[in-house]
Amino acid sequence: MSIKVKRRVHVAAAAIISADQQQVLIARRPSNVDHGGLWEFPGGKLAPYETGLEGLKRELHEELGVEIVCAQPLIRVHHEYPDKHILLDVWQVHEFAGEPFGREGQAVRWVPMSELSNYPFQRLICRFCAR
Ligand SMILES: Nc1nc2c([nH]c(=O)n2[C@H]2C[C@H](O)[C@@H](COP(=O)(O)OP(=O)(O)OP(=O)(O)O)O2)c(=O)[nH]1
Ligand SMILES: [Mg+2]
Repeated sequence: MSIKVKRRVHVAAAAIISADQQQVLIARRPSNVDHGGLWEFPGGKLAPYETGLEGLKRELHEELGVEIVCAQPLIRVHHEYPDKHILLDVWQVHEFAGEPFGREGQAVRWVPMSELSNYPFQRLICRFCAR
């Protein structure tokens, strides 16, 4: 009998809110990665030496080319995938510098909050959006 220990993955993601407070920025995962083609809140895995906010700052710089000016923790979600356990810390980013664009070739879109449910999201975020 073999016991499979799931990987634990700590992820930080951002709900980036537009200046008029009406829209949130989402990105579509490239087709060649896990959950490819689904929409997500930008972010990624924390390095072992990083705090959540440090990791989020690095990820938003790498993925969108923006620098966080002001952010606060919004919600923590756990989710079991078949092969891993994800701990996702979602931050609300109220203020940032720079113009976001998909630095890794991913589609990026500002979406009215009320329309988020029209986008196929990764499992975790479906829960976050209470769909
Ligand atoms: N960023 C992000 N990740 C999410 C969301 N929902 C969700 O289940 N995840 C999962 C998918 C992945 O297993 C993990 C984050 O992976 P990632 O692919 O963004 O990590 P990363 O940016 O560090 O990319 P890489 O270095 O592994 O290429 O969290 C979400 O809304 N945003
Ligand atoms: Mg990522």
